[in-house]
Parts: sequence; structure tokens; C-alpha cells
Amino acid sequence: MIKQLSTLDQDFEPQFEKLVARDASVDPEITRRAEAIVQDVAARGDEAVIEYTNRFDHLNLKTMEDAIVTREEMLQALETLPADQKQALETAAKRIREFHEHQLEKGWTITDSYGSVLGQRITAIDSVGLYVPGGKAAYPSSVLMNAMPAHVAGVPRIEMVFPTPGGERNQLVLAAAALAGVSRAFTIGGAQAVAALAYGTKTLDPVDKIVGPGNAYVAAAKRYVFGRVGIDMIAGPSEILVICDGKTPADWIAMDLFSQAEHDELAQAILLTPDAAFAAEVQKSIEKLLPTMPRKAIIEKSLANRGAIIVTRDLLEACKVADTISPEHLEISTENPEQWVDHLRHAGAIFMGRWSVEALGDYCAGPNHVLPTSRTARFSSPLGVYDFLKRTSIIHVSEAGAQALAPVADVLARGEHLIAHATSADYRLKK
Ligand SMILES: NC(=O)c1ccc[n+]([C@@H]2O[C@H](COP(=O)([O-])OP(=O)(O)OC[C@H]3O[C@@H](n4cnc5c(N)ncnc54)[C@H](O)[C@@H]3O)[C@@H](O)[C@H]2O)c1
Ligand SMILES: N[C@H](CO)Cc1c[nH]c[nH+]1
Ligand SMILES: [Zn+2]
Repeated sequence: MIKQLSTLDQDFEPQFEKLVARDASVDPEITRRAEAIVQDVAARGDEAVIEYTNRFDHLNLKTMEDAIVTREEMLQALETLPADQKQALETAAKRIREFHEHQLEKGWTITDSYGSVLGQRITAIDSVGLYVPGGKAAYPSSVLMNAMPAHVAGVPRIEMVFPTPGGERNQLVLAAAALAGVSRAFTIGGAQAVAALAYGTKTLDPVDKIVGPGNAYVAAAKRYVFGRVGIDMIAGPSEILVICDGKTPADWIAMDLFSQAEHDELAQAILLTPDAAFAAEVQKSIEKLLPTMPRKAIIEKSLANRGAIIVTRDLLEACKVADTISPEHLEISTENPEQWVDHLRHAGAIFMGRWSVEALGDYCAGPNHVLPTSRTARFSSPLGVYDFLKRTSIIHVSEAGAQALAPVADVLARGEHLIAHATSADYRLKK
């Protein structure tokens, strides 16, 4: 069952360190296997992708053509969805698109005192590959979250890969791809799909960047191909941290913890509260509600291995502990959450107040649900339009500018013993 800790406990520090230790999800054997698959796909292309897909996902592909899902098939899936699903998907897609449109960046220029123009040009990446996980569950919401910012950024070629264990093409996944502007999809997954996107095969031209969450094989393959292609981040198991003043119904908080615990046995769900009686109440809610959950076994393992209810001295101390954890999702389930948010700097997404339940962020609030995990929120951001844009510096030096800057470059270049640099600058000086 979930651990109960208090910051007043004598051994709180070592217990806390054990709780937030991050190496639980990296297995060297998985890394070795994933890298071998990537190398094989790089060498043998389509043939290797087909073999691995048939082996791991139990398909019967004869050629890569059998794995292709066309734009027409995606649109067909959208048109034939049950009305409630179509409407929900469209509402979510609209909100996600509108939110991400605010992230579009514009280029800029400045003109210096010599009339030289300096600036930054923004262009979209030419081609991206979206990894949409499909091993244990299908994630239409992740299609929207990955593809929509790419589409808003103006990426012309958006390829999607998604494993279809047993060959079932999830219609919601295809419909979401239609709404979010995916150009073409392949029913392939795992390390072999990442390799196909990175190195290209006869059927699939290589892409410039690969984004999207996945299991340990996908993460290891992304790490391996980074450098050849760009990647977004290595997303680890889901995390939720709730700070509560003890006045939100205990069942709500228990279910919020379950909502991320149900993703994975390695997911992390933590409650911080200064109210010890409330902590006990949430514990009771967990015991009451857990047997009713279809994914009970996963939730139980996740809470037992990586979950905790921590009683703090006060809400300010709860904020300090939360900042150390730097969680993927942080709910401030208190009165006047604005009062606490300035004390919190590191989190993928902050949900303010009792009504801002994390599940809304997963599907339809608007912000992206692909977020930094495993404490990487200290230096990393949610997936966004900016991940699909790149910047190019523009330098247009006037004749007068060259006269002023060449002597500066000359001195610095000679200081570095780079005489060709110095001389090429000096050639621009008027005699
Ligand atoms: N952060 C997010 O936004 C987000 C969103 C959705 C899902 N997720 C996470 O993504 C993960 C998805 O994992 P998943 O497994 O369900 O799907 P997945 O698509 O990531 O992995 C399935 C693939 O793994 C490969 N694989 C499985 N066993 C293998 C083996 N023994 N050897 C080699 N390859 C093997 C297969 O090729 C298979 O197609 C979960 O941890 C989930 O929590 C995260
Ligand atoms: N909470 C996940 C990211 O940690 C995203 C997701 C998809 N579907 C439901 N939830
Ligand atoms: Zn979720």
C-alpha cells in the first residue's frame, strides 16, 4: 500500500531520497536490445522492420506497403466515428490548436549604427516523425498532442508511426491523425520504428526530428539516434504530485493519484498535505476505491513502489518539497492557489485550484500533455510549436559596418592564432 511519511520523521531525508531516485526505469539489457534492433534496421531497412514488427506485434506484413495508412484512410476513420467520439475529438483538437497557435514565434531584425542588419529567421523543420505508443494502450490524445504543434508550426511532412498489436488499427487514433494534419502513418512501433524514421528505408524517407513518448525500447532507440536526427525529450513514466490544504474531497485526491498511477507500474503519484487527518482520509479513500478500478493491479504496484503521502509542516514546506521533486504534473488543490504558485518553479504543468484536475490537461484543456518527467522540468519544457521550429541568424553587414568590425575581428583572430580569419576580415577594409 502507499507509503505514509512526515517531514518530521527522523529518517525523512533518506526515505525521501529513496522515493525520488530516478534510475528505476533504465535497464541496460533493454538498451542493448534496442540498439541492436536500430543497427539492424539501419543495415537492412524495410526487411528488418517487417521482421521485428511481425515478431513483436504479431502482424503478418509481407511488405512495408501493408503497414501504410493513407490520409484517405484517416479521413474515412474520422467520418465514420460514433458522434460522441467525433465531437469530443474535435473539441479537444480545436482547444489544443488554439492554445498552440499562441506559441508561434516571429523572426526579427535590428539595424545597428552602421546600417548593418542583424536578425533571426524562424523556419519550420522539413519533416518530423511522431511516435504514438500503442503497446499496452492506444493513445489518440497523444496523436493530437504531438501532431498539432507540428502542424501549427508549418511542418510540411508529418509521418506517424504507431504499433498495432494483433493488427487492430484504432479508429480514434486514425481520426485524431486526420484532424491534426498527419501526412501518412505506418503501423510499426518500438525501436524498429524509431530506426526507420531516423535512417529511412526504401519505403520511408528519413525525417529530421522524432518526437513522442514510448516505452523503454522507444526511449533507448531515441537516445541512440539523437544527433543523426533531433529528438524532443526522453519521456519517462508519468508523474503526479498533489499539494492539498485538506479541504478537497479525499475521494477526488485519491482518484487524481490513481489517474497517473494507472499508466504504468513505474508511474509516480505523491500527495503533500500539512493536514495529518486528511492524509489518513485519503489513505482510506484509496483503500475503498482501488478495488473498483479496472487497472487495479497497475495502480497498486505503482502506489506501493513509487507512491507516497507526505505530511508537511505547512503548505510552504509542501511547495519546497514539490520543487525538489520537479514533477511532470503538479496540482495545487487549495484555496487561493495563486498564493502558492510563485513558490513553485519546477514542474511540467501546474494545475491551479480544486477544479483543475490533471485529467483535463491530458485530453482537452489545451496545453500539451507531453511534459518533462524524472525531474527534468528543472531544465526542460512541455512539447510545443517551438520544438518544430528552428532559428537561423541573419547577418547583413554594410560597407561602413565592415570598416568598424574588421579591426575588432582581426585582433581577436590573431589572439586565437587564426590568421586566415584575420586576413579575410582585413580584405574588406578600404585601402
Ligand atoms: N508522456 C506521455 O505523454 C505519454 C503518453 C502516452 C503514453 N505514455 C507512456 O508511453 C509508454 C507506452 O508503452 P507501450 O509499451 O504501451 O507502447 P510502445 O508503443 O511504446 O511500445 C510497444 C512496442 O515495444 C516494442 N517491444 C515490446 N516488447 C519488446 C521486446 N521484448 N523486445 C523489443 N521490442 C519490444 C514492440 O516493438 C512494440 O511495438 C507507457 O509507459 C505510457 O505510460 C506517455
Ligand atoms: N498523462 C500522460 C502523460 O504523462 C498522457 C496521457 C495520455 N492519455 C492519458 N494520459
Ligand atoms: Zn494520463
